[in-house]
Amino acid sequence: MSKISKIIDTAVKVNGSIDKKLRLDKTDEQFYENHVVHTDNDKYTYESLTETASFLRKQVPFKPVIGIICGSGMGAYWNQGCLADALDGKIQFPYEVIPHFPRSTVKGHVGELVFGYLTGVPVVCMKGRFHYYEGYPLWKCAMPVRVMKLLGITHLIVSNAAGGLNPNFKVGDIMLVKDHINLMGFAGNNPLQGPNDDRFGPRFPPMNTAYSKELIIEAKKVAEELNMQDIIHEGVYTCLGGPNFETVAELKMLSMLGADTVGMSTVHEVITARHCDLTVFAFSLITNLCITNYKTASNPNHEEVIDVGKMRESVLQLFVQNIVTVIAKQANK
Ligand SMILES: O=P(O)(O)O[C@@H]1C[C@H](O)[C@@H](CO)O1
Ligand code: HPA
Repeated sequence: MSKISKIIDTAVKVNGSIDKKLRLDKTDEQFYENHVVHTDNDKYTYESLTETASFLRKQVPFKPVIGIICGSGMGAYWNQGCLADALDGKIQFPYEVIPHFPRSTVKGHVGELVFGYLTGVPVVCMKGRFHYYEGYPLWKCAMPVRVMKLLGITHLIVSNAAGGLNPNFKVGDIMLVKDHINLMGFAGNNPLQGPNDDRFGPRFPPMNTAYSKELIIEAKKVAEELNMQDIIHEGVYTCLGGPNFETVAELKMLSMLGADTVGMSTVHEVITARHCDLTVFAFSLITNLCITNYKTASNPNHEEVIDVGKMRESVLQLFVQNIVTVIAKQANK
């Protein structure tokens, strides 16, 4: 029996209704068509995402050059104060009106794609993102990145709220992400899993240069100009599936692995962005300190995450605004 028919045999056992005749002589392609057991990302083809992009393009009279993902640390989940609200000439699309788009499922979470100008630069912001813990597979959480690519962006700015593992970090600090640990990928869960469409990018993309070194240097300069240098760090982010916060033992392990912040997003978005050759800049807002001992009785919670986001709202907006200006200047050189 070939490898493929063995896999299909397993699928037959899992989904009893599958026709056993299909076990014979299947090619890889037919296998994906008929028997994708873990994922159906083959339905989100280049063509269907192009439909999404053309729906948006028809209604937006300018081409965004930078995509910005506003997470919990950047006001995505309260009504005012998100960077997306500060854009000039805003055009907003609730996620539910956009063809093929997932919906934000968490109660109270705003989900909108917002187009507009930030310091004169055309951008598109995701006000709220999709998380694995909402029940979406990773490729679906990250599909808006491909849509933004099709809309014409060249750069992606990704923000997240995260727990600070590095003992030098304080609540309210910002960590520029220089690298990540794709922990879910260790278990074979990856947004690029499934058939690869070369029009997006290669089957085996590199990730050692995922985060733009140049933009990290520029962001540090911006931080100095804004007198924020004391709250800026550089480090490694790791993403777990959530929604629970981590145990003490898990955090100790992550710390030993070299993670400086822990969150529930970003990694799959960045992998998808690098796959389609976007330049990436990402940062974590430290909304809580990870508890790595058994004596501490307090618990991390989503409310403090939101509160710290609100506290840093204006600083982060200014920071991102300045980075957008730098990117636009570089692009025009
Ligand atoms: O969407 P991000 O990664 O910014 O938000 C983090 C992860 C969870 O969604 C939430 C936990 O409080 O914050
Ligand atoms: N762990 C995971 N995700 C988070 C945290 C955390 O401590 N804080 C904000 N998002």
